[in-house]
Amino acid sequence: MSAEASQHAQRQSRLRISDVWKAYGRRDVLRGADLDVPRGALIGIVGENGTGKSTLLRIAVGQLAPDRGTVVRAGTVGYCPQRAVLNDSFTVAQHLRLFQLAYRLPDLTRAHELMDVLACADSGRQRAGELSGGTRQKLNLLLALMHDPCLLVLDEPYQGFDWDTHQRFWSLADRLRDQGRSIVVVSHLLHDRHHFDAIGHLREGRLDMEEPHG
Ligand SMILES: Nc1ncnc2c1ncn2[C@@H]1O[C@H](COP(=O)(O)OP(=O)(O)OP(=O)(O)O)[C@@H](O)[C@H]1O
Repeated sequence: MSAEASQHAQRQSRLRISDVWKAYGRRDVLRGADLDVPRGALIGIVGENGTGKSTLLRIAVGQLAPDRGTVVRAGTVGYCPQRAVLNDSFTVAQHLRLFQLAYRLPDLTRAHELMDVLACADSGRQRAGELSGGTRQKLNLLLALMHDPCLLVLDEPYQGFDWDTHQRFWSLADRLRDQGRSIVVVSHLLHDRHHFDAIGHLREGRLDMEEPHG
């Protein structure tokens, strides 16, 4: 690729991970992983348990530092971690208010729209510690999306969702991608493969990019 073409590609990219390495003690988890997430792309990350998918995503959003390599992000980021970070004694509404302040949002219009999309509009007064597993996960996802980020980094975002909510999630993801957002999703579900523009298979610390129908 020429220098000009390379610069153009970088401008179009919302997330670029280059030659990232990460070890925990003596255990090498990532060994030269590369990932490019262009604007308006929905990218899946798959791989066996313990291959380093969550580690890669935590590095992607800046929560964890790589031992080597570079991560370049453009625009606002929404990160949905694999395990929800919620305060069990706060209600759903209090979580929304807290994140509204953190994101400096003028109002909660979008959060309420997302509650409708994810079918959790009735849960506002419930404490997080009393939520069902699926509703807890809906709140986890909602908190990652309520500021309408450009780059969505979602680690198994639909764990515990019923089928209807699962389908609603994909309609939402497809719509956001069509609006130009860039989305990375860790998925274990084979039947979701057709939603992705490309799939990164994490093996031996590196990502092999595959066609979704390959
Ligand atoms: N903070 C940590 N300290 C030590 N080892 C860790 C730490 N976090 C993860 N690991 C190890 O690194 C490896 C990769 O973990 P990671 O959670 O990234 O994998 P994963 O592909 O997301 O797994 P899963 O599919 O089960 O969610 C695992 O062997 C895990 O035990």
